[in-house]
Amino acid sequence: MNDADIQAAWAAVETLGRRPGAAAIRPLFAADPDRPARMTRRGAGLTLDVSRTAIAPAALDALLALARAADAPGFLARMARGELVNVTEERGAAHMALRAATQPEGTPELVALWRDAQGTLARMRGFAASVHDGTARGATGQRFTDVLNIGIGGSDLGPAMAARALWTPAAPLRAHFLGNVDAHAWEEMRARLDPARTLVLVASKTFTTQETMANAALARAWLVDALGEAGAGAHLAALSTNLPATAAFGVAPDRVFGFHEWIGGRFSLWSAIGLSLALALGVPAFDRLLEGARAMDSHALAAPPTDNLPLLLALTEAWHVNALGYPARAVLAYDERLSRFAAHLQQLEMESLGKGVRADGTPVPRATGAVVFGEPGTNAQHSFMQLLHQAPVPVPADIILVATPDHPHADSHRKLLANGLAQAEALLRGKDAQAVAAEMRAAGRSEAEIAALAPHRVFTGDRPSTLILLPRLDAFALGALVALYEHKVACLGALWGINPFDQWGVELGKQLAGGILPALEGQGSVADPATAATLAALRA
Ligand SMILES: O=P(O)(O)OC[C@H]1O[C@](O)(CO)[C@@H](O)[C@@H]1O
Repeated sequence: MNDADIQAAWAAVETLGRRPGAAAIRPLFAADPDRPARMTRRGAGLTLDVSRTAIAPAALDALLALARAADAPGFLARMARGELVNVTEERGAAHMALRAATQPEGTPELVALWRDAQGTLARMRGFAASVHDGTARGATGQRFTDVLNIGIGGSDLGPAMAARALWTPAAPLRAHFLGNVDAHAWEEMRARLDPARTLVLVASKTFTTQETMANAALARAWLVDALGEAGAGAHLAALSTNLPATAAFGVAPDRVFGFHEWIGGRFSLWSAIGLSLALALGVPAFDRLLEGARAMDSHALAAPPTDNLPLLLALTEAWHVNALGYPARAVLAYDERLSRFAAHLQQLEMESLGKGVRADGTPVPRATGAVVFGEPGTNAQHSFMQLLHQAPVPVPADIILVATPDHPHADSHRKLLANGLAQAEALLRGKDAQAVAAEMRAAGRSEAEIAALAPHRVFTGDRPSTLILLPRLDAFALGALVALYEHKVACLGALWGINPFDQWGVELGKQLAGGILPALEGQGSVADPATAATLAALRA
């Protein structure tokens, strides 16, 4: 379809959003007792329930028409085939190929990439096995007990999130993640590590990222200090697409695990960037992670739009951002092991979708990427949930619940689930002035007190949430969950007409930091008066 058709489909969605009562959710339940079942779908072992949104049947029809007009399913299919969906960098987005068990049908470049990735995966498995069985040891002959991944952004957040989610005391190695160039992080980390038993992975797609290179130099010096120049090599490996730079850093070629430039940082968990996971969690767990993502890939590519989890998640976001004007979204994972999940989504979604121009360079005629933030439940309830319940502009929430825990404390888990469900119900149902007054009267409060306090205790309700249910938080389910959001991002890219696979917006700060650094080193000055004044204040 052409752009006029897409804009007409958008206009239909936005017009529905402007209708009086368009944001109301409770009447939808009153009108349709089957709404929970009608708005719940399953795929790759996950359950998605979008019933607690104001998406009425007419809105759903309009959103699905938009998905057709913008050809979101076609965009996913083109991505899977290895077409150049990342138009500004003339690249494909090949993360699905990384987890394909059999040769994908696609462009010759995609097929070659898949073959290479299979080779790298085999080397990763072999290397991890040699560490686990003690064939590969540190310079002093000791077995490795810890793996330190040095990387930032996509070279840190995905593996750090997954290691936090899946690590158990029975796992083969402990994993540590160093991202920030703030050396306080390094000082704290090295105090916990023994160089003789630590394997250091320098994870950087480009192998030029300032923060990672600075931290890698610190870690290398720490290894050399403890083990000598000759000993450090046994403790180093590199995960990168830039093979000349890894060689220059002194990593032995058999310790370099490469990946293709078509793998975007925030989609790279499944590539060599996942080596810390294969090492820390074990190869079977890493394989299951890939399997779960693969199951979601199959679902995303095959399920019809009405049943397609990533597409429904994307359409829900489009409804909230563009039809109702809700600019932010909270992620509440009711599982402490998912405490880094929101951080991963912040990069995945905001670096992908925070764009002001469409793929053809023309301005996007509507709002794009939502602000994403989150904390695990129940902690979030005691920090920012107040705003979600009572601030004038609603903030939709993704509430992630895990049915069965991996601990023996059934009572704690019941409390956790009760709280997650209660938040969804409180956001939806609210509490009106009448109910508040009756409650206060029953508690013996005077009419004057009721008049004064009731407005503060009213919950408007009709605040949306989307529930995602996992049977259990294992590697398969986590793979499916991460891939669900990856494909949601791709679908939103198609709906908004933007390129979700580039990130030009992070470049300016990097360039300017390179210019300010000499001034901090006492060489030269900066042109910007505001920066110059702050530099002077820092010096003072
Ligand atoms: O892996 P690299 O090349 O060090 O890049 C790290 C991160 O930096 C970015 O390029 C920009 O912040 C991210 O997209 C990427 O994940």
